[in-house]
Amino acid sequence: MAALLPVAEAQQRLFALALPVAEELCPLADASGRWASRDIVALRTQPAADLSSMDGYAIRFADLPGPWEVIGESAAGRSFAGQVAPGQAVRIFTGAALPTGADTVLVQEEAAHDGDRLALAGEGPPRLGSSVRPRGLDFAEGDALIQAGERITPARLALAAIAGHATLPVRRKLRVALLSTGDELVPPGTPLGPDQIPETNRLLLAAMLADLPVELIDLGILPDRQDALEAAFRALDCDLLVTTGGASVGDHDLVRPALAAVGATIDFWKVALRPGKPMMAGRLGDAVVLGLPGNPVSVFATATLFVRPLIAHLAGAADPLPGTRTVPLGESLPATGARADYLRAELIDGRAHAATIQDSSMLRTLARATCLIVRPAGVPEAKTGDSAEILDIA
Ligand SMILES: Nc1nc2c(c(=O)[nH]1)N[C@H]1C(S)=C(S)[C@@H](COP(=O)(O)OP(=O)(O)OC[C@H]3O[C@@H](n4cnc5c(N)ncnc54)[C@H](O)[C@@H]3O)O[C@H]1N2
Ligand code: MOO
Repeated sequence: MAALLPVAEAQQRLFALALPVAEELCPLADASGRWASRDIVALRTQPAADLSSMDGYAIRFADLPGPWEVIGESAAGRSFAGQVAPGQAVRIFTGAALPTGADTVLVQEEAAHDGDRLALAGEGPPRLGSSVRPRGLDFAEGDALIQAGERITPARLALAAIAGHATLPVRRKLRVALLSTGDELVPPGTPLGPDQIPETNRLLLAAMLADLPVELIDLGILPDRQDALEAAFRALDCDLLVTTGGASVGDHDLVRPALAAVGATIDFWKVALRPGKPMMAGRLGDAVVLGLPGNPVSVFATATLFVRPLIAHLAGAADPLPGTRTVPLGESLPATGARADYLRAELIDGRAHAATIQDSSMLRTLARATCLIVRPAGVPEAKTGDSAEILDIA
């Protein structure tokens, strides 16, 4: 029997199978969720001028406590062209440029304005520069804003826009083909024959990949016939093929022989992991191939630990692995064996409670779970209250 590969080693072997895909200049509106392929710097200074952060009056701090003569108005997009001399003020609105000569904003709640006369009607600005956003407060032209390998989050997208970018250097989208195998599988909603079950795994995977930069290619449900699998593999045109089912050692587990028959190289098969042991990874032509087990919970676990991180790696992520954190256990857990256990669990009052039955076919347990408790291979029993690593999944 092939040796079981530790999870972390399997992840590194997987990343070593292929380099990130080519980069492209992507319009901002399509760049959300991609990874930057180069460092992104500011093309402009923000704000480009001293701006008011409040509605009120631009004054000279030295003139306090007033009164002032109001000589004009500065609004966002229509700044005041003139100079503010001693004793003068300019009506100003949030986001508008501070006129030359003014250095402070008196908020309108603390002002009495009548015609062109302005008087203090409150405590007034506490210091020089109150309610002013100085030029370059956020960033200056040339500042490094996003590093290569960082994800374009919604906030970074907005940052890139205000920094003057219309396009961003990112990795192109990945073409990911999904295929399920099994004679018992029919599309959800189909009336079921006695030996049939609704197919879940392509749906599950598509939903789990929805936030990633992928174009999915649905290769459907294939029967447990090697010729059908070989035909699908020969016609492949993608960056990544993910199959589910038929990965184990039974007479109808044909993914591995079919891959071998079409010339794929299998880098590893079987990971020291429960659920998800009979997972294979390799290459077929230019494509990376991941053969996941058929049990839906095993698909969830292997997609979390391998498919999503691999996609992130190929899409240029510097840090493709999912984050974990530590919480106390709600109950004791038994020692582990040769495989790492990823236990479906719920967090209640900050403590992780593992489901009593951890069968890899049980979707109801998975659907209730909010985290997976990570129990490394070969660790002793853990007691109630001991800290355990978890991976959030909901
Ligand atoms: N003698 C051994 N038997 C098994 C071993 C082993 O080491 N020796 N490993 C077990 C483990 S662990 C797993 S996990 C499974 C994985 O087997 P396969 O990848 O070959 O999966 P299948 O047999 O095709 O299916 C397993 C199970 O999942 C259902 N299934 C499959 N695909 C779907 C789908 N797309 N949607 C819904 N349900 C699906 C299928 O009907 C089976 O019930 O092997 C163990 N056996
Ligand atoms: O490793 Mo299998 O995924 O337990 O059921």
